[in-house]
Amino acid sequence: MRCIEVSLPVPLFRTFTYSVPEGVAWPIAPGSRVLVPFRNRADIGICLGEAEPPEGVILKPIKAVVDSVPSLPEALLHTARWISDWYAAPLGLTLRSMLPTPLTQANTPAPAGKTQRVVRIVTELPSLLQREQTFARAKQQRAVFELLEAQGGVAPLEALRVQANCSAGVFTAMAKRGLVEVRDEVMQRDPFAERAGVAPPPNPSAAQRDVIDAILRGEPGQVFLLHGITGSGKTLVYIEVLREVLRTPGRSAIVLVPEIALTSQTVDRFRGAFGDAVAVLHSGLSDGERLDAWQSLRRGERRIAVGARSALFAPLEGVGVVIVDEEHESSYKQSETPRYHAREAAIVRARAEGALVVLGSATPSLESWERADRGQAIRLSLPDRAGGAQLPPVQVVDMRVVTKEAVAARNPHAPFDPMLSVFSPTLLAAIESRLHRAEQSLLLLNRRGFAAYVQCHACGDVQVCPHCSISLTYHRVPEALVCHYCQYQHDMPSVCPKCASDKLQRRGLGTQQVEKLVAERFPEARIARMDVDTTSGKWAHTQILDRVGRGEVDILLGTQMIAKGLDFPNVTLVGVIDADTGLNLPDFRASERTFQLLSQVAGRAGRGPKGGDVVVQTRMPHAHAVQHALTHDFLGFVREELGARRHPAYPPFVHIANVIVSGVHQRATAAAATEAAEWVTQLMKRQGLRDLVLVGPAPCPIDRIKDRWRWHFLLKSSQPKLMTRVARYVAERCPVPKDSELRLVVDRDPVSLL
Ligand SMILES: Nc1ncnc2c1ncn2[C@@H]1O[C@H](COP(=O)(O)OP(=O)(O)OP(=O)(O)O)[C@@H](O)[C@H]1O
Ligand SMILES: [Zn+2]
Repeated sequence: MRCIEVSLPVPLFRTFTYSVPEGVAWPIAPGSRVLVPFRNRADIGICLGEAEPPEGVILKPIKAVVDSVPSLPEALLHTARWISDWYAAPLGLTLRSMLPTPLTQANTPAPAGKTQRVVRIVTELPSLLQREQTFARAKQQRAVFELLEAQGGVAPLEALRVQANCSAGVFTAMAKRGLVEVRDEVMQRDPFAERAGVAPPPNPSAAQRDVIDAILRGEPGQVFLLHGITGSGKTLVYIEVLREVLRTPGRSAIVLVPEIALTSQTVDRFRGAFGDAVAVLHSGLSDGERLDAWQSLRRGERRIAVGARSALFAPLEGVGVVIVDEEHESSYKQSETPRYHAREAAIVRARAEGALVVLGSATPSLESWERADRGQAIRLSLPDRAGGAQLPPVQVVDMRVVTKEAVAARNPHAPFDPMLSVFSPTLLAAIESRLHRAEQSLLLLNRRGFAAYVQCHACGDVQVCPHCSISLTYHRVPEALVCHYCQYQHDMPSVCPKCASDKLQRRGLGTQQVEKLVAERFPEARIARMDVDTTSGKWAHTQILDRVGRGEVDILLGTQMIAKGLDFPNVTLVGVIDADTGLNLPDFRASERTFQLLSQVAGRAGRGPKGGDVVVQTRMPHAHAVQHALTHDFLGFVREELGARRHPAYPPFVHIANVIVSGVHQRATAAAATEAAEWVTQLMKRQGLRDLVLVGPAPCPIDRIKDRWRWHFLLKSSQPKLMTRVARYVAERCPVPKDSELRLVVDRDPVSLL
């Protein structure tokens, strides 16, 4: 009897054996999709290879082999097995996440684009002055306009009408005035297909050439860590390496970027260099478009896959090089099963393919830095900016002093001007001079909304989410209190729900408030805000960035989104409104994240011949993350931060797994977490696992999200193999009551402990 081992997309750590009836072509290549009977229905599984017929068991036969060419090439199967092992994720779920959705469904519906009536802004009104002139007394039009803007400039008409609570006539009136257009659109078209590529600079510099040559001399599977400062021209290095590798017929390449919409400039350069050989895999693709892109890669019609995390699973054969740009970005870690880190999985896939790996960043992760220290990656560096540009000087402003001076100088009878505690005179003067010279400014505040929380001045009560242990953020447009974890919303109360006082205060600064202050101060400035709230439209990011590129924006204000890879020569000022937002988070990476964010955003200034300046406002000027960012001193930061990770040991010196137990009932969750931790402790004793440390259990820093209480404990070990065994053992066997609603999750190499 002929049998095969099949992996099915179920949350079980096992595979299944099926028989193969006569008449089915034999052998069936591993990686092929097969249709099999499973739990009274037909399901798509992946053939892993031939299996021994088990004794005394009657096997069910497969129904069909779906693929003529295996959907998953050998190297991807290998990568899937590694992910499944390392991250303790069931193999079937891992394999499923590698394929486009339509290929994982037994009866594939043909996905088609739907048309929909949409409203789109056609005339931007970025300055306050323009708005006031345009709308004058047309309040409703202004509200609709701002609502639309907050959604990235385009929204389905009906949804917008309901939200704005207005008649469709308002849209018609606005369309007549040329402010918006109303039309039927296929919602999911692929704007990347329409974008023109951008030609890369013609010739690498000597420094770039050296790096390119060093990479091309690498043995198959060699990992390079390219530490190139901001603006050093890493993109051109990637492009030249690809060009060389792709000269060999049959070779292909993968380029990973943190998020396509935020890195459209980089993507445009790859398209400029390689044109149609590039398949851009982005989250805006419809199922059908994604499938098309996937198939063109599988057939070898396109040889370069560019995309975020999951582009690592591009079904290419003969991969010769894998690039991981901005390798320090935490978005490379997937936050649900399989919880893989694309950088680590990239290295595994590249080894299986005999491909080169280039991890690039101006602020490499400590994990990668230490990998090079251990000799498992070759460090290369680009210590200077390309084209003769210089790193901008960074000026630090101690906001404690600024506030004190403002309070002292204040007229005691005048109301306190919030501007004074948000903007230092230094930063205001810097922005003003940019406006005079028609240069652009970037302002970073890593907190969206208007005010971080609302507190009653009388009783001190803070408005919190009823479903999460998180205070609600006040949003002004549209006005609401919003939970940033579960999106719960309710109206801003007029009095304190607890003591009925009407002294509700909005505290903690958010981007909406900064936008308002900047607009009031510089009414003629064209301002764009970029944060989650202005970019809910799939292409909003790209649209905003394109406007900046065309010089239609004077001040771009935003959260960490604006810190990523942007390359605008006319940006001569970067202002950090508050450097401290992430410093005090209860996470061992808080300093590293802050250093990266500050260095990256500072690196957006002075990339052109006009040079640039950076102003960093902080109340913690002595924090080492801030100090080292001021001097662009990555090495100094690394030395100090690595020292701090030794005792108590944290990555990169030890492997960790975060075991999270969650449930609806607080007590049952705590009990289950305690029991699970006790179970692991017993296991450690029984097996004499000395190189394993358990820390906890304790409530998670955010101990309730979406109505679920959360507890966790950490496992630490310096031995990766031991960690693999234990993580799997815990994920599979830990005695959380199976039929209850309690859930246990093992997050190995977590990027966040919140
Ligand atoms: N050899 C070169 N000659 C002239 N200009 C160059 C050269 N190489 C790169 N550049 C230009 O330098 C600028 C910065 O390059 P790039 O965006 O690749 O930097 P980067 O290293 O990715 O920086 P970051 O980490 O800040 O994103 C770009 O405008 C690019 O066109
Ligand atoms: Zn919530």
